[in-house]
Amino acid sequence: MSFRIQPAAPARPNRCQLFGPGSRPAIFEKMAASAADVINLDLEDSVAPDDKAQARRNIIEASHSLDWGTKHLSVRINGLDTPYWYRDVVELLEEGSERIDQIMIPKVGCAADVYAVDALVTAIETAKGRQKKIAFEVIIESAAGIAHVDEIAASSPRLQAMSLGAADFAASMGMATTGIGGTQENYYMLREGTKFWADPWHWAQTAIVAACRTHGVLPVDGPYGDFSDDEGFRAQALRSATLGMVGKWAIHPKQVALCNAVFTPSEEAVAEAREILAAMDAAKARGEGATVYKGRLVDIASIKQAEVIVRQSEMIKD
Ligand SMILES: CCC(=O)SCCNC(=O)CCNC(=O)[C@H](O)C(C)(C)COP(=O)(O)OP(=O)(O)OC[C@H]1O[C@@H](n2cnc3c(N)ncnc32)[C@H](O)[C@@H]1OP(=O)(O)O
Ligand SMILES: O=CC(=O)O
Ligand SMILES: [Mg+2]
Repeated sequence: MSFRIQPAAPARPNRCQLFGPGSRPAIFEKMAASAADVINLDLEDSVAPDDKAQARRNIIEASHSLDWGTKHLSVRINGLDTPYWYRDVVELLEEGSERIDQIMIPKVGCAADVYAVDALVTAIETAKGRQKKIAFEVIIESAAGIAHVDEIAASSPRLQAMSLGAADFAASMGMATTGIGGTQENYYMLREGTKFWADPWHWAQTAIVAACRTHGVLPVDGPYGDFSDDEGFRAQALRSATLGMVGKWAIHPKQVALCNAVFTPSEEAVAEAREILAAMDAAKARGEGATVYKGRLVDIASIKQAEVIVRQSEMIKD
């Protein structure tokens, strides 16, 4: 183990982030009543330029008037390459209620992008005497973002989560696809005439997970565009969970239950993790560092693996 201990990520459930356009206030109440852990009200790409100002008003109003329960309430601002982002931050923090927990910064390309937003947020919080410090989440969705993923993960103590945005990422990388996440028809290996599909998102996901785990940030998988394809969504989410991601976005309410099902450890998984911990306790009492559980090796590393699953299950209240 390095001398530097791996910092823990924020201890809150982040299994599903449900998105909705800020220009569509009629769905805000449905979002608040959903089973998502995080709500993302959007000011960016789901809102047309002419609707940006009204979308801000809608979100500010809803931050005061709606009951968001225990949900983590996040607002996606516009990118730093647009004329909108500074007004998003200023209006949200000067006029929005303290119920807003987090700002999502899209298309982050380097640590200085986060620094710029941090400086503005800090000035407004101080000037306005806001009691709650706003958290940040970022989207890695460009070539620059993935190239600088580690410095971005280390960029601010406000940073709680980092998502892979497959749509903009594919565009920025020049990928030959219009699909948003999931299996890509042309990304296969060929052996003796049989196709084996590989995962083009895998390398970016692992880079994000490693950066996040190094700096104590929650790694999250972004959108899966085809919301009529439940099985495709589930397969993508299962791969993300296996790689260490803690949750995924839902861009339609029907994806919320699919997300929660994948990112909530099953009763069997939790029971097995507890059995491994008990087996290792017994081994320790016998002075052993390794033992056999159901015919396979478990050792001190297995304790840490089992603890990940138990911790995840303990964070979830419902
Ligand atoms: C891809 C890159 C990205 O940046 S993704 C993140 C940005 N995109 C977004 O925020 C889009 C979020 N999703 C949406 O706007 C809508 O879900 C879209 C995809 C347009 C579909 O809307 P619609 O045609 O109304 O769907 P539907 O008729 O199947 O709706 C069924 C019931 O569910 C509701 N609903 C719809 N969307 C949401 C949502 N995001 N959150 C909560 N509820 C939602 C509808 O109002 C409808 O409700 P009801 O059954 O009439 O009561
Ligand atoms: O913002 C999300 C994306 O996939 O692009
Ligand atoms: Mg995007």
